[in-house]
Amino acid sequence: MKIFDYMERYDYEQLVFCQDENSGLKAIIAIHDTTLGPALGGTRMWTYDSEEDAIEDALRLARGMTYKAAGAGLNLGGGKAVIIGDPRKDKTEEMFRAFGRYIQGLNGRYITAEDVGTTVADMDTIHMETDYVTGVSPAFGSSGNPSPVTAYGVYRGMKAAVKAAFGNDDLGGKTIAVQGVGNVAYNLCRHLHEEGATLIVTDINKDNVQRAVDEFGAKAVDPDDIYNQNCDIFSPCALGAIINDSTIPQIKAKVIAGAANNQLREERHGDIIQEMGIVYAPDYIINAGGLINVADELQGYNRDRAMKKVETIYDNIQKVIEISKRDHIPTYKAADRMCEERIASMQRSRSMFLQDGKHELSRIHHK
Ligand SMILES: NC(=O)C1=CN([C@@H]2O[C@H](COP(=O)(O)OP(=O)(O)OC[C@H]3O[C@@H](n4cnc5c(N)ncnc54)[C@H](O)[C@@H]3O)[C@@H](O)[C@H]2O)C=CC1
Ligand SMILES: CC(C)CC(=O)C(=O)O
Repeated sequence: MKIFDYMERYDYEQLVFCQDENSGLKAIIAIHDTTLGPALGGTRMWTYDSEEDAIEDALRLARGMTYKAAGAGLNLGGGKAVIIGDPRKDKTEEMFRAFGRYIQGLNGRYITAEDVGTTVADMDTIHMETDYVTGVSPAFGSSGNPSPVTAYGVYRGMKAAVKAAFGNDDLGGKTIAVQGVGNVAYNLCRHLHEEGATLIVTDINKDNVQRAVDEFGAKAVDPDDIYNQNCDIFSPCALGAIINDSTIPQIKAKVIAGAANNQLREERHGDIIQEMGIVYAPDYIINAGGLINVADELQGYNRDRAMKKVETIYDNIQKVIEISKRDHIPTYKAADRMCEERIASMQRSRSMFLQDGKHELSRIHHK
């Protein structure tokens, strides 16, 4: 990968490589765009096949966060971090503290939180070294684990997408195939089960599958069989790029609505599913609940205020579907358009001269 070419193509601001021999830390922090505010995005810990895969994941995820924050109406930019390693074996206090010190060194340009492979306990360890971390234990006045809130947002967004596809937003009696039943999807399945949906689940982690079978009466299938299930809704809640050339022909669902980031392998896959008449709820709009929740911490966490904002995910999915219909474009493009318009208009308003703040007159004011 030609890193600067890639960064230029999508206008990335900064890519930070963190290495600490003592703890074995190898991490990458990608900051995409800070027009709207500091870059906030979780830290993923994963066993990447190559360093290139890790860099690409960090970059793609960071860009998604720029759009996620813009779409959710937050004053935040987009960033994300990845730690190369096995979250089940390689975690140590030294590693996360070293990582926290690197974040502190960025002086607020990047704020972290949980993602796949990291937990509230890891955020607490990072918090020993920096304040630029959210999703820390509630004992610190923070919001804790964002996953249940992400799940609630996905549930609400799914209802909005179902309304567009079926005429009403009732999930009772719908069959939903859920890929990955980890932190977010476990909580999502609870909402779906409570509303009377029939669940089909898969996961590479057998314990997670069993939990969904035991608690929600879900039917379990093998990971490769989740795409071709007879279902109304396909809900990708594991990793990205799962909507691609080999999976699309298998999909029978009328709606795709799930928590996973970067669901489309390439943009053209969003065009194909639109042509097939599938209502696709763009990932970064529907899964913004966790971000909304941790972002609220920056103002002094208030759960009611955060949950009220999470409710707007329903409206945002409806808005994206309306733009898609109005402009005859796929929903992923409609979402991009909506977010890019907000960023551009905020950029324009920032060019307005203000009397206070740092500018050409600072020297005169300080005399
Ligand atoms: N945790 C959060 O608040 C947010 C999470 N997301 C995204 O949602 C997705 C899920 O996140 P979490 O639930 O937090 O992660 P998690 O790690 O708790 O759950 C992911 C689950 O997917 C399973 N999985 C991995 N590869 C699989 C495969 N090929 N087939 C089937 N199952 C597979 C894992 O075993 C795990 O149980 C990720 O893409 C994450 O980036 C997005 C926004 C916020
Ligand atoms: C809780 C969020 C900040 C996690 C995240 O990075 C995301 O929404 O993908």
